[in-house]
Amino acid sequence: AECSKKPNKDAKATTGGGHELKVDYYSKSCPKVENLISSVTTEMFNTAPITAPSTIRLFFHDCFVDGCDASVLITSKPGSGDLAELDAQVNKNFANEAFVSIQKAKTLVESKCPGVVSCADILAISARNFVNLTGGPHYEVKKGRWDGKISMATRATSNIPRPNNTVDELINLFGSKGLGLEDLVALSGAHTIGFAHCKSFLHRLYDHQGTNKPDPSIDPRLLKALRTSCPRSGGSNNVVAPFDVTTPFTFDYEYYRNLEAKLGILPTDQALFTDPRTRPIVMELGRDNKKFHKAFAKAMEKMGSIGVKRGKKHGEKRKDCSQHVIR
Ligand code: HEM
Ligand SMILES: [Ca+2]
Ligand SMILES: [Ca+2]
Repeated sequence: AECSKKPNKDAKATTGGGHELKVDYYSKSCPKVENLISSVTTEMFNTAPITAPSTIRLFFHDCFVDGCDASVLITSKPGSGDLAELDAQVNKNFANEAFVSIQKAKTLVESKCPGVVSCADILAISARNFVNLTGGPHYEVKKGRWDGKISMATRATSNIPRPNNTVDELINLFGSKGLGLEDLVALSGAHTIGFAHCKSFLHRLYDHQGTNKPDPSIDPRLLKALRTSCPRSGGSNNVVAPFDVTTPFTFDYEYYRNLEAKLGILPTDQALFTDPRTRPIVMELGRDNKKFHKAFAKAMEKMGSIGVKRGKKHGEKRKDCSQHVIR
């Protein structure tokens, strides 16, 4: 058990990681890249708003597994024994629209600037656009990421946090990526939009830590409502609950205010308020929407520079974001 907690040797965001990224990286090679991607994300948001939370989460799942290199977008070759990240259980609940959106943006960008813009940068820009479209901050995205040559399901399983992780485990995992307490709490604020399936929080409703009782840190009215949607057994696998019971479609600080009111959904969400190390940050961000937006933008920039690859030795520039370049 001792060694399982040891952070893996992933590149961190702190030193070096983001230095090579530049806001104007494509200013000569693809000056309109941001406008091109915006035209796609805006249209996707208007026709299929669930694209927003799904894409933001996709970016998180990319950066935490071997860095922001679009490794999460690779689909396994049929018949091959090698499972790509998307085959991992933690990656099973992305809306297909998130992939359609990336694919549309890539096709459009390739038509104007062939072979120039990486899928990893398209994902980073798309995620930022969706944050902004849902009412969150607008921040500049630094670019220059190359796409990764490796995508393994097992790497996803060991690097993506689980909803029943302890705050200690979250701090260690985020720390192994060069992200601190403030980043952990700010980034968890992404749960101000989107939905979770019953199985992600079912234990809290019926059998909290083996007590056969509900989690005491859950508001009784919310408990009742969630139990109605999510029966102890035999419920539908498709039922979801909004992360933010007050403003599920708006990228605002209500997520933190909910935690103070025992209205968190995942055990890990509510634990950020219970734990004395993270509680002050939850309370600070729950007091001031502007502060939340600023902290979130800063943490996203940091997360966006985890394990960035550059050049042909470690990276590739894909034509199709779901397929590695054939060598
Ligand atoms: C702190 C540890 C985290 C844990 C344990 C966690 C876990 C989860 C789980 C279990 C779901 C629901 C999956 C489902 O049942 O369908 C989810 C959804 C989501 N997560 Fe996280 N997450 C964490 C951090 C983050 C971060 C850092 C981001 C982005 C910056 C993020 C963005 C999202 C979004 C937007 C959704 C909603 C997806 C949708 O509605 O399609 N999460 N997360
Ligand atoms: Ca990755
Ligand atoms: Ca909200």
